[in-house]
Amino acid sequence: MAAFILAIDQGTTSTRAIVFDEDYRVKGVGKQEFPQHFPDSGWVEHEPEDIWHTTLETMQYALARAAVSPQDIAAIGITNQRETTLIWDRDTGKPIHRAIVWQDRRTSDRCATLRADGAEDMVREKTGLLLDPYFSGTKISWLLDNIEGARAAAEAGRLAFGTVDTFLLWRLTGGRVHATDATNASRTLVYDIAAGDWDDDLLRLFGVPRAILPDVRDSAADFGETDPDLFGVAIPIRGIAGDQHAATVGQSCFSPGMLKSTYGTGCFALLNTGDEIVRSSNRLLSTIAYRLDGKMTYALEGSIFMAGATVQWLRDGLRFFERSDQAGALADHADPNQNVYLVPAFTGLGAPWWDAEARGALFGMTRNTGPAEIARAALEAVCYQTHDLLEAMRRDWTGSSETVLRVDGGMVASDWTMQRLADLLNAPVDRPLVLETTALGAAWLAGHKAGVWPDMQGFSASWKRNRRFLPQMDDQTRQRKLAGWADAVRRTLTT
Ligand SMILES: Nc1ncnc2c1ncn2[C@@H]1O[C@H](COP(=O)(O)OP(=O)(O)O)[C@@H](O)[C@H]1O
Ligand SMILES: O=P(O)(O)OC[C@H](O)CO
Repeated sequence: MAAFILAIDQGTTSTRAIVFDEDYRVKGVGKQEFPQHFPDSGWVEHEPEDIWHTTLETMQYALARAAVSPQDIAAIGITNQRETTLIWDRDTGKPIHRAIVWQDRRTSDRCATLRADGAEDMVREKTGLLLDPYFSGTKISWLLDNIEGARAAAEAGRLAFGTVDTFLLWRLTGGRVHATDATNASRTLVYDIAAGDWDDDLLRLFGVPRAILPDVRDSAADFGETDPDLFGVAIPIRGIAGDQHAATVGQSCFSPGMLKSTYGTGCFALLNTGDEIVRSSNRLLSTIAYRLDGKMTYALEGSIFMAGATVQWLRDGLRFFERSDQAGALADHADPNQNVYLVPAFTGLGAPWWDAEARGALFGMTRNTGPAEIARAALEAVCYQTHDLLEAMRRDWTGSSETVLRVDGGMVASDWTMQRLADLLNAPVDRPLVLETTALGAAWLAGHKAGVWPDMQGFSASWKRNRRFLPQMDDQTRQRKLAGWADAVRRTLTT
């Protein structure tokens, strides 16, 4: 009987496919990293064919590892790096350009012009987002304005736009389905999160023709079937959600006040705010947590651009160690008397600062400063930034909230970082047993829709903790460190 679920997790630095059994156990994993392209300062691109072939290969690998045949997959769930923008030809399926990645800052001048023209209030009101190059809106117009003939072809209905989920869905269904889910749509800057529809004023503002947009569905919905030529059978695709939204689901943050923070390339904290769109006074984002049975659940989001990516920089740029899992041990050797701070604004600063022009800075170095102190500063920066996000959330959210933070993502494998996080937040941090929470969330959306997995309550009951990190730092040290961080950020900001 077909009882396995396959989740595709197409992330910023790697593509993963995971086969889960009926009891949410991981039966097989395929993972492939792929190249990042930096064609200009602040530009970040992905080759669409890398996204596609790593997806197919990791799916095949995961099936082989699980010893499961494609006909035993009841449904596929897709989760993806968000905002990353692709446009392709509907006839050939060929992208008109590389994917412009969420970290890409090329449209920062365009955003500044729109802000100067007074467009931000309308954008905030309708989308819950800010006028920042992070989101898809200005990336779409950049592609239409910079690729010869693209705008005319788009207006004539010959081109299709999609975030990564939509591109993969198009390819997996053999070009039959052009759709996305509400969470991915909510990151485009052209989707009204209250009305639950693409918005004509926003489309006009960003110069996006309606003809290129996908159909928007629930996060657990019928997204068609895979082309039988790919796996020999047509496999139903029944779930789609942006990766941070899928992690919220995978962490069972289904009640208002529940909070998760995911540490992958970047770090993203989402607080479930139920059916209420909470408008932040602290420059957090309002977003759609998930849409099920036509009903929207919203979230407040804090987005940090560099988390695990800072560890990669220590590894590949500074060559401090060979493997990411050596970062914690190096940081542990740092001299406790040195107060070194790294503000990792390599691609600007995200929430709550939103300074696209800021660049990374190190403060407090002496002649004794070495790799250990810099590694500690890098890992602590992720913790300080989480602290800033949660403080902003506390100010925005008046409802009751959990005092425990649920964490996931590649970086939470670091015990050192999780302990420091609990210390600097002065709150417990829970690491779940299944660290592939993002994939699990996408799998639940698909598995539930396919009737194989239980409802929310049943799924929540299965959430298990691997370890709770309790704060151990004394108050005076914590306050001194937080003040030093606040000072370092102040000196880095450009506005
Ligand atoms: N033990 C570890 N300590 C610190 N960072 C780690 C560790 N293991 C992985 N990472 C970091 O986590 C990131 C990978 O997390 P992942 O969730 O796979 O990211 P993404 O989905 O964004 O590609 C990498 O940037 C890596 O440097
Ligand atoms: O690839 P990740 O896991 O760092 O996630 C990227 C985010 O979705 C960008 O908004």
